[in-house]
Amino acid sequence: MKITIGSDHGAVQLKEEVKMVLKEYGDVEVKDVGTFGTDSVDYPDIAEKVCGDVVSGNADRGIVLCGTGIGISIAANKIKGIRCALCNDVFSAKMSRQHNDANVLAMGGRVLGFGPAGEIVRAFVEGKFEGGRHERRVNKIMALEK
Ligand SMILES: O=C(CO)[C@H](O)[C@H](O)COP(=O)(O)O
Repeated sequence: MKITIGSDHGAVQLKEEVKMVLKEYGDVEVKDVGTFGTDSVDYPDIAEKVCGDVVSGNADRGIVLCGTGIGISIAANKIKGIRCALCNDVFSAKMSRQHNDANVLAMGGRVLGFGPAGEIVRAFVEGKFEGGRHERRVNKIMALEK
């Protein structure tokens, strides 16, 4: 699986922690689009880079991070083909895959500690879409994009 990850200045530390978790998977290839320091950047620019990889097929999934996860998830969900789930708990992350077929995970670096974030990432990476009635609903989400 290919995953593109990016954060604004509010979640640089969390991004490094998430990359450590992703390293546990031998079959996950990670691309980091920044930011790489504490200088202030604008989260919509990061969302555009990560989600661009997802919609082009260069990445299977994306992970976007900002201070709260809110702004970057709003920005990501403006991009056609993106279903970005802001998850601050493991149950939501599981459901985002099983029910919503989320292709991008958002989290907040000023919200989450390392332990919970790691479990959320694992749930997102390992979760499988259940299809069935959920497929009908996801298709309706995609129809809203037209
Ligand atoms: O969480 C965020 C958006 O939802 C941003 O990380 C946050 O707004 C950045 O704030 P500042 O420029 O004050 O560091």
